[in-house]
Amino acid sequence: MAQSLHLFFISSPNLISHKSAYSRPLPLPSNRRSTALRKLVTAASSSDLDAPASASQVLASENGKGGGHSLAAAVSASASVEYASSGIEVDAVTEAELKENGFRSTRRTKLICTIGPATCGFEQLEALAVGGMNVARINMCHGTREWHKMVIERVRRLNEEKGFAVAIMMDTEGSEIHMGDLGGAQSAKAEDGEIWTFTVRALEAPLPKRTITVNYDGFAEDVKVGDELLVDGGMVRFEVIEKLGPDVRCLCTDPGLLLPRANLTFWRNGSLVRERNAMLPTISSKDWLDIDFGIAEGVDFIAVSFVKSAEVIYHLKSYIAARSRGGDISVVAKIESIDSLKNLEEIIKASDGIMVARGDLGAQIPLEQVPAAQQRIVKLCRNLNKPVIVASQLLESMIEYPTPTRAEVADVSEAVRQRSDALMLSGESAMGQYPDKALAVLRSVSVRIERWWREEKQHEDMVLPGIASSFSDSISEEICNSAAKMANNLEADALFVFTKTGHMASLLSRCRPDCPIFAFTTTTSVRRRLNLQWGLIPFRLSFNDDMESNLNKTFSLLKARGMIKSGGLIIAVSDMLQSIQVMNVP
Ligand SMILES: Nc1ncnc2c1ncn2[C@@H]1O[C@H](COP(=O)(O)OP(=O)(O)OP(=O)(O)O)[C@@H](O)[C@H]1O
Ligand SMILES: CC(=O)C(=O)O
Ligand SMILES: [K+]
Ligand SMILES: [Mg+2]
Repeated sequence: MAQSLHLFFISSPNLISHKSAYSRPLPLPSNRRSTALRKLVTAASSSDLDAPASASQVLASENGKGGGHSLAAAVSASASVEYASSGIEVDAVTEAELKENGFRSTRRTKLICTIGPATCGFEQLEALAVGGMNVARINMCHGTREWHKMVIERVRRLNEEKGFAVAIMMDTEGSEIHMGDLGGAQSAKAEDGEIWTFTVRALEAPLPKRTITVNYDGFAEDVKVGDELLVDGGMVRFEVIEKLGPDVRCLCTDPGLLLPRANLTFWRNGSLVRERNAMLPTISSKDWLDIDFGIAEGVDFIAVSFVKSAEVIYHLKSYIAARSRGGDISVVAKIESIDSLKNLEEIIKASDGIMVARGDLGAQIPLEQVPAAQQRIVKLCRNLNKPVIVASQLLESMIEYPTPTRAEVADVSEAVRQRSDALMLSGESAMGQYPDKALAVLRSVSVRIERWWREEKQHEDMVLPGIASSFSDSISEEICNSAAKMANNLEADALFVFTKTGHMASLLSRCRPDCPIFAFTTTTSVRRRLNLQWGLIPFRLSFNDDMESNLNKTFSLLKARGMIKSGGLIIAVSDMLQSIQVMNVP
């Protein structure tokens, strides 16, 4: 450690006490989408979809290297046994990427895949993990609890057996108005001019022809003749023509496919009617049962649908704290309603993370307002140091086709350029025909745009506002801001952060530095939760309060694994001992 230079050193060992900061499809032209969905129904039943091999090949080809196999081989060399002896845990995909491509090329934007019939098999999940999935999302709107349990178990088994660190996000159903499950049918086609009945009666399957059940009892009372009824924010449209007690007869004015449990909104004189559904609870009684299930299964994140205010987030967080050991589940608020936009700042402050749920958001505000809302949410989250996910329709056409549209690539690029923490696949991975290819597109676009950003030296002039709530926190914040700036100016190879709660890691991530951030933390659950934050490479490692010995140990462990090389310039910070150290890897 001869070359270690201590730049400054604040001796009070201020321990950071607070916790780590932590769709609706717009219609494709309806004929195109309908084919997509029709094909899907068949695809979902023939279980083996795309070949997993393609994922690793794309990984390798991104770097212009011919041999697509070395990385795949490195990844499949199952590493869990090795971990136990080497004393440091990192996920197998990152390790392979670091070894093959060096520090600079690692992807900073995190990727989430919604798991569904197309991806719930063990091999399919493994292909996604190899392809860079950081978080697997299960949507409680769909599937049975047994199914969700099976997916969680498979992801956990993959992590254990194959050395991945995929986190699990459970997404609640929420209690907005939606259709029932179509009496078990996968979909139903509504044609122009047909009359359909929407009913609040509790009908048993099989349902009468052209009949749809609605979950909200007040529906038949609330709608008026002449209202426009939008399925999935406009995928299919109806006009209310007659009310008959619990039944509402509607004329199909814009044909398309109806999917089970599709969301319903109704519009009157050009605006969304929402007085009544504003009274529906954000977390329904079914959601509470699902949340109990998520707590029991130890999911890493719970995403709450249709959040309207910060109160519900505080309520859920205290519920979780009282029930889960250590309260280590992060709560992500989904911004997908007008109310959530109104109370945005309070909701972000209350949550551990945010999802820009553009599917439903686009059904509640005019579509042309969605991009501005996204930019505002992403920026505010960064200011307030909360991770932000951009979700829905990123690669919608890839549900059906193996290549994305140019417009989709531009949309993904924009989300990466905005420096959002994570991108999410929905139908593309849940029920599409090309889940691995869609993930590969997110990965290669992320890596390319991130590199472009660095090459162009487009360091944003963004002055990050102070967010600390105590003097000790202010010190951490200043240290991280300075360390990130130094890393850019000195062209450091990596930032190292030793953090127990993950808070210091999030403060570094917030600065979006040019180099990757190696985040060392002592617990598996913190490590998995860091998976959602931009630029962090989470490692689990036991360490003590002596930074010198921590660094020596880390260097020798990483060198032994071939993950760093002598001479690399490292800037290290820690939350045990508030300091910045600059050194070359010995
Ligand atoms: N567990 C599942 N079982 C069956 N189909 C699923 C499952 N999860 C997702 N899907 C399918 O993938 C589509 C997209 O998934 P996604 O999670 O984005 O749901 P969504 O219904 O659009 O609602 P949300 O607004 O909650 O995201 C769904 O409409 C559904 O058809
Ligand atoms: C993801 C989600 O819930 C939406 O886009 O509506
Ligand atoms: K949901
Ligand atoms: Mg939604």
